[in-house]
Amino acid sequence: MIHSLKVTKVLHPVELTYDGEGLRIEGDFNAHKKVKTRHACGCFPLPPGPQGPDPTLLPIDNTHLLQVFYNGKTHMIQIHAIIPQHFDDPQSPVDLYKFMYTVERGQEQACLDFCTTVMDGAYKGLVMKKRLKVLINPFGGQSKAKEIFDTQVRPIFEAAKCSMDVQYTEYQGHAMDIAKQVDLQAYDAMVTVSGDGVIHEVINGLLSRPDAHQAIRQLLLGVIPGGTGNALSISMLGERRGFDPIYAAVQVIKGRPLALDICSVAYDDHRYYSFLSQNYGITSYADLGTEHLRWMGDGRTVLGLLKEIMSGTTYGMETAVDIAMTSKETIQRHYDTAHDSATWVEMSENDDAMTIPALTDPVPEEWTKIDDNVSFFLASKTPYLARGMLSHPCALPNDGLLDLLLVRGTHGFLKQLAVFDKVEKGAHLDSKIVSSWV
Ligand SMILES: Nc1ncnc2c1ncn2[C@@H]1O[C@H](COP(=O)(O)OP(=O)(O)OP(=O)(O)O)[C@@H](O)[C@H]1O
Repeated sequence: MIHSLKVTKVLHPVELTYDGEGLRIEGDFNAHKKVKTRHACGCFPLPPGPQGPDPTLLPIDNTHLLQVFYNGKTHMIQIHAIIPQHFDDPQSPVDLYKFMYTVERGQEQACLDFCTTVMDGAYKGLVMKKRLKVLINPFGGQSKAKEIFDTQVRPIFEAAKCSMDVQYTEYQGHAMDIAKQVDLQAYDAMVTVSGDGVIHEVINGLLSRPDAHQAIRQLLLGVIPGGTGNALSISMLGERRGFDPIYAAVQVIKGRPLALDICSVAYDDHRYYSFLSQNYGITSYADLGTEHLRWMGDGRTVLGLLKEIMSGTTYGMETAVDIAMTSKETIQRHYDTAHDSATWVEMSENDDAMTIPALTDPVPEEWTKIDDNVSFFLASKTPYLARGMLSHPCALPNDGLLDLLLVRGTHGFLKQLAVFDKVEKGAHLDSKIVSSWV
């Protein structure tokens, strides 16, 4: 069913129509003006100029509509939306727009009904006006998280009328302390503007609470890229959009929750919870060895790897792994089936995590033992290790399995370099020196 509303913009008639999928604006003569600052809006009566395309040429679809409401004081309907810069590019960057139109006297109730219809469609199955606890690490990545939040993310959250409780992390481990004590009833989501380190702290903080199971299920986690690698963000949104704070902010408002398996890692007498990768060998030393180069951004990963490969170092390890799939074809099929069915896995009510024997228990007979010198052993829940490194292309977020890459021994600089050369598109799995298991 089509719903329509006739409004005006400086006496010019404008028609709004909503068909359940998107909102179309017809007759706005300067709709191309996008929001540049948090208080601006595109409502000045200027003729269309060369500033940009007219965003109203196509309907604004439900996912891009942030707020549609009637302001009784100004007698105006306001539409807050994000609009792609290039309509024909599904990966296009998006901009924030605010449209305002005058509602004629006597049309107030029709306008209120129209707003309710559009908002119901735009937020079907989602929480409107989310209450957000925002954690910003001012020193994450290239120390731009605060600026990213103030200039790109805050305007989107405000446009969607989310409430924000913003806190800056003040020391290492602060995010964990905050997550340990956060009031679960007070917020719909906890949003990190940081890298993966702060997300790790939040997850570990939530899981160390007496009400850990409830906390990790109830408090959704929103991720705004503000770190160096932002591996979780690019694994969820792709390499380009995973570094786009505006797109990530829209996901916090309009995305659907995705369940992610958490791995338990026991080390000495402490238990950690890991959500990305577990690393041993050159990939971990490449990371540790470039800690002081964080100013380089994610380029430091490549530099660290080159240094490690050139050194030709191998690392002794004794491991036992319970392998579910060894054949590359089976692993690919497992991924394709999950990807094609694309059903959203609701978080299971069943809390039984998969358990493995304690380190002191005997290793089960059917497990595979690795007692060798390796170049690297890299298990992951997420497909991307970093931008340009699709290390585990078949990793799935909630299949209860870890994807593993293993290179035994060392194979010379050129052969190992060839593996890393192919990792950008995930083609390294075809290399003879790489074992990939699930
Ligand atoms: N105020 C602070 N002073 C010093 N360290 C901090 C502060 N706030 C947070 N940290 C620490 O900074 C570390 C790195 O943070 P973060 O994850 O945001 O960035 P990153 O490591 O550059 O990103 P990525 O993991 O994507 O490479 C975290 O382990 C966190 O404990």
